[in-house]
Amino acid sequence: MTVKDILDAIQSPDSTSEDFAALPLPESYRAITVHKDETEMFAGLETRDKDPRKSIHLDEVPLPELGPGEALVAVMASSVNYNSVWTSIFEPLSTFGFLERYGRLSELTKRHDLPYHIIGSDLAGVVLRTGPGVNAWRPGDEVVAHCLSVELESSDGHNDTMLDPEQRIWGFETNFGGLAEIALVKSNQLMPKPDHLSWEEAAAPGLVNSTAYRQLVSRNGAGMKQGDNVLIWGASGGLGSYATQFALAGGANPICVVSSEQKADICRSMGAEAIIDRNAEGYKFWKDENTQDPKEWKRFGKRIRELTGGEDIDIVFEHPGRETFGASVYVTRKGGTITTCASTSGYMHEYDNRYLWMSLKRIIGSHFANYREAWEANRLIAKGKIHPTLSKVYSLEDTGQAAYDVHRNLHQGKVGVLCMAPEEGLGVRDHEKRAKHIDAINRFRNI
Ligand SMILES: C/C=C/C(=O)SCCNC(=O)CCNC(=O)[C@H](O)C(C)(C)COP(=O)(O)OP(=O)(O)OC[C@H]1O[C@@H](n2cnc3c(N)ncnc32)[C@H](O)[C@@H]1OP(=O)(O)O
Ligand SMILES: NC(=O)C1=CN([C@@H]2O[C@H](COP(=O)(O)OP(=O)(O)OC[C@H]3O[C@@H](n4cnc5c(N)ncnc54)[C@H](OP(=O)(O)O)[C@@H]3O)[C@@H](O)[C@H]2O)C=CC1
Repeated sequence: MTVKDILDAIQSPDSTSEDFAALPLPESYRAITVHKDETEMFAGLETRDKDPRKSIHLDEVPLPELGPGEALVAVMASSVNYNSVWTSIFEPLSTFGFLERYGRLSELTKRHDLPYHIIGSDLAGVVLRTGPGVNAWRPGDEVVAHCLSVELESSDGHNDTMLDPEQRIWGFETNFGGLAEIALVKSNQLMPKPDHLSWEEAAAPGLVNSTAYRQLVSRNGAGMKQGDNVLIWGASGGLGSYATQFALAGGANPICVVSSEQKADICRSMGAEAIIDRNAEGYKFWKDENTQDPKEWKRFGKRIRELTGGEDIDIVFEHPGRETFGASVYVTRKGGTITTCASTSGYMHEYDNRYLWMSLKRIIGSHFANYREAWEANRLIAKGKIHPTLSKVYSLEDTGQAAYDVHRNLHQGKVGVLCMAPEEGLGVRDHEKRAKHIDAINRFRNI
């Protein structure tokens, strides 16, 4: 049984669920990994100088055992998220600690504690097998997967699964991720693949679309409403390109922060009008690495008021972290909200707390999304309300270069990776719906 036989079955319009269930599984497959014995390879280097192309490998790995409530999925396409960049430069810590800790949980989770980590937190593909207890999905189903892995034995996760004490990000804090020909997921990660998209277009939104949905739209996040002024950092990037779409589709007013005219044009093409080029306008929120400059916060706030007819920000969509957080708190209106899901520029945030308490502002920590939020975000894609922001597609062999490009902020929107798919453009089932949205689908392509 080879990967090619699986691909032939996926490409054949006559394949039935029984055909896929009858396909013998390969003993091994190709996967993108980092290695446990290389976690010190970048010691002493600046973050910027750590090169994912050196730590990312394409290995032939054995097929993992399938457990209860799980599914093996043939991955046609995946994407590079920033968490794979962090994994590949072993920052803020190596992910092998996560795998060891998960491996201590049970006989079944021991499978994850290996000398290699198969990374990747997005996929679009076809179910090959399901484990005992799975009834909602069958071999042959065309799916995407969100990246929340939970055990759900504790009551803590039954109101909001992101609060499960054993909540993990698949392909980051667990093994057998999506940057591979086959992936192992829990069946409660699976969602229907939008039928008007190619495999790579369907795989790209996943992680960032679900995260932006919780952080901005869900009542577990900012609970955005029509008319809100929403400040979006990196508004044409992975998270930002979906936050901008949610703000526009939800009747809010995005104020898009980008770092180039080209990125500003991308935001305009999405329908945004209020745009701040942080490079062109030269904001320096820090005088030195320990001292912020409130005058720059004020200059930034004045600029925002120029763009909003004198109003301040209702919701800040935060993820750059240390560099921008002081300004983010300052420019938020009285009673407004700052939601944060990351700290790309540094975890130790510093802000003037007078502007928080005297103006009754809220800071909300947000992380990925629960199954319902991921499902609702994927449904908006499937309905053609929100569109993939896929800019460039790499081969599995070039995943290291893809991660390098994301690390150096050389990309736009989302970066895709073909896994089993031999070429771009495959997997479209509803061509009529696709034709209606083709301009929006291609908005970020090859910019
Ligand atoms: C979907 C996409 C997502 C993204 O892209 S997010 C960006 C990428 N992610 C990251 O960069 C974050 C990566 N993760 C981390 O950096 C670390 O993962 C955390 C900082 C989140 C947590 O690190 P630490 O605190 O070291 O691990 P602990 O498991 O929370 O705790 C370690 C030990 O500390 C004990 N402890 C925890 N809280 C307390 C407390 N409040 N008082 C006393 N002890 C505490 C625990 O029990 C445990 O102990 P014991 O090691 O013995 O098991
Ligand atoms: N907790 C969670 O669930 C998730 C967390 N994340 C984290 O969020 C972060 C962003 O992810 P993602 O959007 O995919 O990454 P991208 O690199 O695709 O986009 C981030 C954008 O933010 C802007 N940016 C970066 N650094 C700064 C800075 N110092 N000041 C101002 N703007 C900055 C850049 O846009 P420009 O140059 O145009 O200003 C950049 O393109 C990562 O750290 C990632 O790990 C991502 C997804 C989920």
